[in-house]
Amino acid sequence: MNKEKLIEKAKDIRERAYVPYSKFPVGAALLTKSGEIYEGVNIENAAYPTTCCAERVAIFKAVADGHYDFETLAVIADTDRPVPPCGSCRQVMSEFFAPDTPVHTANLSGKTKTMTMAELLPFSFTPDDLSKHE
Ligand SMILES: O=c1ccn([C@H]2C[C@H](O)[C@@H](CO)O2)c(=O)[nH]1
Ligand SMILES: [Zn+2]
Repeated sequence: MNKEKLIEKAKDIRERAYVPYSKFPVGAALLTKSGEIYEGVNIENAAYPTTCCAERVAIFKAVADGHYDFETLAVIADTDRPVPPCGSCRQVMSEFFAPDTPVHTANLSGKTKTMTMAELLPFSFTPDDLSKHE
């Protein structure tokens, strides 16, 4: 599964976003180390902060199915620049993604930007930081 195909998956699933409030659909596609693809869309709520982003929906679906190791994630929205994942999603990604895991961001005009997990969230709080309290 190359970068373009994963972005295409994210673009297709984006149609399923539940976005009655923002009208801002986002799609994500996550490739597991074992080759499965998990797709996610943003799911909003009348209680706005309860909304979950497309990236986290994809990751949570995969984790609930027993996948913890990931190759890469692609995310797409109708933005001027490739859509930057929000801070909450970066933190959730950092729980599961190795620092060198590539994250492909894209927009509908075909612009893409690939960043590693470490570039997206440097000096992140990790499970290792809890180890002193075990
Ligand atoms: O990377 C992003 C940025 C935003 N959103 C969602 C959250 C909300 O539903 C809407 C507007 O912020 O877009 C995502 O799903 N992923
Ligand atoms: Zn987010």
